[in-house]
Amino acid sequence: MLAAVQKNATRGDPRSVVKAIDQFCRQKEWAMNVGDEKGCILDSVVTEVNPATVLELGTYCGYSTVRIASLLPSNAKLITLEFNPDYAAIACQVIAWAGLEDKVQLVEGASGDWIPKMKEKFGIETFDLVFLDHWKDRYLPDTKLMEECGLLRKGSILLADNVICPGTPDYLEYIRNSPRYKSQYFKSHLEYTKVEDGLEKSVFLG
Ligand SMILES: O=C(NC/C=C/[C@H]1O[C@@H](n2cnc3cncnc32)[C@H](O)[C@@H]1O)c1cc([N+](=O)[O-])cc(O)c1O
Ligand SMILES: [Mg+2]
Repeated sequence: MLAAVQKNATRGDPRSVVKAIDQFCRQKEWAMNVGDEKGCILDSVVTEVNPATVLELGTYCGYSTVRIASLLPSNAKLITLEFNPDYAAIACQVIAWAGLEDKVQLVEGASGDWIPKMKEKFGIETFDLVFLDHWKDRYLPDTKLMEECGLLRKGSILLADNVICPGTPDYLEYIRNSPRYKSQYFKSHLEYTKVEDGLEKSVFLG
């Protein structure tokens, strides 16, 4: 995938990096990027929220990191957590190829360890937008952890990938029934396939 980016994408052009990855995953080898169809929904939410602070859980190869960071205002900050060192190394190069290293802080480590350190380590008070795309059984515990650590403010947006496939039943049940969130489901398809999947957008009500 990285070779495809370096071969087919233009340095400093995030859209060409996104296109190169999507082409590679359609033609050569499927990979669990949010993909082009759900990626458009992600783009519209990022544009609508226009966040100053973004947290991404699960960088993987940096595809959604590049999509999000390319839409952020100049002073905005995107922190992305990835605990697999191999994926982190690839993502770092993908983000650099897109020329977005100044907007992105890639942190190698586990969300459960790093969420409690966001204030002290990065001077982050609250996140305007959180993109959840890591292990599906971590969505709920990490959401509760972000609540406990005071990282969400009235109006913070959680956007969760894969709420249908592979599915995040405990997270969906919690977020859709909690009086502290207002949720909306964006129906789409699993990346590069015709299988149904979707994104759940939830506003924290405080
Ligand atoms: O399983 C999926 N995603 C899990 C993604 C996991 C990524 O997040 C990291 N991670 C996990 N917990 C972490 C905690 N802290 C930091 N990084 C973490 C993992 O090292 C990996 O890079 C998935 C699967 C399908 N699928 O069709 O099967 C489709 C998708 O869109 C998916 O996102
Ligand atoms: Mg996903």
